[in-house]
Amino acid sequence: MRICVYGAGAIGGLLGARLARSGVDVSLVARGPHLAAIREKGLSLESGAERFTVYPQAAEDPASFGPQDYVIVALKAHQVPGVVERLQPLLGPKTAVVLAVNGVPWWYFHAIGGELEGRRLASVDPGDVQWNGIGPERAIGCVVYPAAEVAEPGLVRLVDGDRFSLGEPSGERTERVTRLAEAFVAAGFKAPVRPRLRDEIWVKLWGNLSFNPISALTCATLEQICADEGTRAVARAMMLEAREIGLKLGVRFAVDVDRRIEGAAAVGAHKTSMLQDLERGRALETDALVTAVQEMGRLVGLPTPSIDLVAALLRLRARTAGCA
Ligand SMILES: NC(=O)C1=CN([C@@H]2O[C@H](COP(=O)(O)OP(=O)(O)OC[C@H]3O[C@@H](n4cnc5c(N)ncnc54)[C@H](OP(=O)(O)O)[C@@H]3O)[C@@H](O)[C@H]2O)C=CC1
Ligand SMILES: CC(C)(CO)C(=O)C(=O)O
Repeated sequence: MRICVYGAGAIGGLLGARLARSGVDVSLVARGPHLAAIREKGLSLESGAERFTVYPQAAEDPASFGPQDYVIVALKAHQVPGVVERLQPLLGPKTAVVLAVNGVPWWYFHAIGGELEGRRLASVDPGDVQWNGIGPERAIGCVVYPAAEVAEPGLVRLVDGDRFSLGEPSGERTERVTRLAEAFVAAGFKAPVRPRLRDEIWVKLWGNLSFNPISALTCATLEQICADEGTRAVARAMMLEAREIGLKLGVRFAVDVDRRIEGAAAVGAHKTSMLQDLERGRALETDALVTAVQEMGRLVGLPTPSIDLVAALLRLRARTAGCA
């Protein structure tokens, strides 16, 4: 099985390292000092007391890697449109593209049925670059649960978690998603194949939609946001608005908002990825986590006053911090 991981950072590096160790023919796309370190001394993964190193081929331009069985895209959501052209040599007639990316995926309305079938989302796929350049029929959805970081160039650290839920946009249990799940399991992950992945996307999105912007605005950890009555209420209001949108789109929520908040509180003194990006002066994943929910609200005719308010503050915060 040939798998190219496009964006071998925290999540891509974790996947790439474990898949390579389990015998998959892995290639990595990375850049900068991280790429240089991988080329020089391999890609190392540290989780708890365990540490190992793998030596897959790695490049910034994957042109020489050739067509793959799977391409796992593990970039930040806003980075994906910019690589669609470079990704083309990796795509053969049957190549599936796994989007290991937070937020609302650009393929969301593919194979969903009903009146919104085939609808594009301008917030996550401006100009339909991904829809036209990758094609929704190649997409396999993925909800990413592990927390990981690039600890230093060439070294990825798994902080917590081992689950990547997978699913076809149509909900079918196809051979390609089954084989991929088997490869993930052989590599040491949990990889349930979900017939209704969108339900899970929304529950994860609840947290990212609310806690990530609030943390970027307040510099607070998840624990602090949940413990503070005011910010907890803001998160709850945002989640309830999103819940109404999800319900209108046919989503079934397996947990309620309060349980979701308790789950986030239990994570503890953790800085969300958006706060980490802000502190490092990197662009924020605002569009996939927040703007896309606003866009979906407009699509189904529901207002999003709390989300709009936080989104406005977040966008200005990103601009003044030079992270837009
Ligand atoms: N990290 C985590 O714990 C979690 C992350 N997620 C989600 O997973 C997705 C990936 O996040 P994460 O792994 O943290 O991100 P990272 O920034 O760690 O990884 C992305 C990697 O891709 C590289 N890259 C970006 N653009 C290019 C390019 N054009 N060519 C080559 N390499 C490129 C980046 O390099 P550079 O650093 O130079 O930009 C970086 O090394 C996001 O949607 C995130 O929200 C979800 C759950 C947890
Ligand atoms: C910590 C968590 C779960 C916040 O919702 C997250 O996914 C992130 O930091 O992006």
